[in-house]
Amino acid sequence: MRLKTGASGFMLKAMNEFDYDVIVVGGGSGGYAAARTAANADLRTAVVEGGKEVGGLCILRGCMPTKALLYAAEVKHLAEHPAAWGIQSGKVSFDFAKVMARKDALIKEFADYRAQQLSENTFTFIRAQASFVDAHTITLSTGEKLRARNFVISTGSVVAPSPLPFLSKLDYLTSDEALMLKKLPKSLIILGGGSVAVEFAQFFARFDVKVTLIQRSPHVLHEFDTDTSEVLEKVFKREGMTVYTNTTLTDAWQTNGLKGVSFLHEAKEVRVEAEEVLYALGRVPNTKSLNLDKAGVEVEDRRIIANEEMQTSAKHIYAAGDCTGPYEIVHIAVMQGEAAGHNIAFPDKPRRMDYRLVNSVVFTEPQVAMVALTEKEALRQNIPYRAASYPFADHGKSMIMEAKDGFVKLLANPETGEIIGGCCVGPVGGELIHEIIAAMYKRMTVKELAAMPHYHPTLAEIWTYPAEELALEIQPSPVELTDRQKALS
Ligand SMILES: Cc1cc2nc3c(=O)[nH]c(=O)nc-3n(C[C@H](O)[C@H](O)[C@H](O)COP(=O)(O)OP(=O)(O)OC[C@H]3O[C@@H](n4cnc5c(N)ncnc54)[C@H](O)[C@@H]3O)c2cc1C
Ligand SMILES: NC(=O)c1ccc[n+]([C@@H]2O[C@H](COP(=O)([O-])OP(=O)(O)OC[C@H]3O[C@@H](n4cnc5c(N)ncnc54)[C@H](O)[C@@H]3O)[C@@H](O)[C@H]2O)c1
Repeated sequence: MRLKTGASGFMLKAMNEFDYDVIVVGGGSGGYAAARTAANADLRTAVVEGGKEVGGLCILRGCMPTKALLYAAEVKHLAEHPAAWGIQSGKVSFDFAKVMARKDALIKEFADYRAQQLSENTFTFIRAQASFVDAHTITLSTGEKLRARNFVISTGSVVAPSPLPFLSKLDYLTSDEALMLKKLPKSLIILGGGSVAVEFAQFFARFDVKVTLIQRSPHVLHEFDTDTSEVLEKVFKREGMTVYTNTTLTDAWQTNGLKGVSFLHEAKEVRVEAEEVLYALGRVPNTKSLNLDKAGVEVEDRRIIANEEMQTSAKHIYAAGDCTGPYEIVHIAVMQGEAAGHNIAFPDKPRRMDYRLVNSVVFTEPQVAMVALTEKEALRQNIPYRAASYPFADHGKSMIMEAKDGFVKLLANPETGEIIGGCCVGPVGGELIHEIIAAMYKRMTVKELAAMPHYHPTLAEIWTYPAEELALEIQPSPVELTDRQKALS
């Protein structure tokens, strides 16, 4: 049998001391990325996965099942509203069991593929819960102990414990249970106004559930600009949902088969009841049972503190994904996992995480998407900017599609014209934002974006309008232009 020696010249003596070069704790998106990267660098790698099912949050109970259901809701909604195109439809009926079965079949396919990737012999795949005994040793729920030179912790997140004690009077659903319902409730209260809340709200409302959404902040999706959140709130209300924002929850109860909450809203107490309540008040890092203190890994509010190389306070232990943050977004978990795996293998050529292009997509209809700076964040950080927007209601292709809600917005450096942020709330906003991610990746200016060819009639060409507007407003001085040209040459 060939023994792998590891790219960093790991010697036979050390191999006896450690079972593996790297043990990755958690086989979700971040953990798999870390293990694949470490194993590809010839490090003896093991993944320890403690879940009942293999696949991680994104595949099993996050991105993929929610998007499968939201797409079904979109198809139903279109079938029910064809009149604008001169098409009539009768009553549209549906089979909820089939909607859920399609989602389950897709998830099984994705999870089976991930299980196959994890068992492909490039690394050892172990099914057990792990916790630390000391800085180089973990104990497994099977009773075994394993030692490694390095670790990557990628144990994900769990639904946040309720910050409000009275909510324990409710048997509420979390996103996990909402994805496994056998039957639709007639009515649903959704607590929260983040991504989980709004995505489920539209799914259930479009499947004829009477939805009441209760958000603490002045608007849903509070990390987006107010103009963006307002578009979604307007659409939600038009589709029959009741949306309360700026609220303070005060009590909860469960009587006669109904679940209720009361809250303060506009200085009055409001009471609402429904068949079910969906709790969507956030998630917290899943680190509680890891005994991280025994490994010397520092945490802050359960979140593993890691530097930009994904290295924790214990220098040989790295972290990736939701357990460390600062974002709970799957492509970031993957990038962090890759950085952790790379940095263990090649400590002299470290890869650093760069969140300049942080982006986020919410898969409602209209989709809500952003990259880098919002106006809110620019103002908070005192970053000078110029912004311009253009509405989908005045754009050829979206008018053809009757997709007239929302707008695109660009933020630019007021002196150089470099694009520093983008937002799209509108049809396929999650796809459209990628043009701005690409432009920002290459540090393009609004002038360059406006000059780029765009096919007509497409949704994408809508970006040229705010780009042109900003390009006219921002005229870099000749000196700045020369400098830029020098830098490019
Ligand atoms: C409803 C919902 C929808 C979402 N939709 C999106 C979306 O559309 N787009 C997006 O980018 N993000 C979305 N997210 C967020 C995204 O799913 C997460 O950011 C991402 O999956 C986190 O990956 P991870 O590898 O950090 O954690 P996970 O995928 O959760 O992996 C952690 C793994 O560690 C294992 N584990 C935990 N503790 C131990 C232990 N002690 N020993 C061994 N194994 C352990 C777990 O079993 C799990 O498999 C959504 C989240 C939710 C809840
Ligand atoms: N499309 C996506 O990328 C997607 C989809 C779903 C989830 N996610 C990820 O999953 C994570 C969890 O999502 P989430 O929506 O559960 O959490 P979140 O933290 O994004 O949102 C929680 C919301 O609840 C509100 N809230 C908190 N306490 C409240 C109270 N007492 N009363 C009323 N409202 C209150 C907050 O203002 C916030 O808007 C997020 O970080 C997100 O990145 C991503």
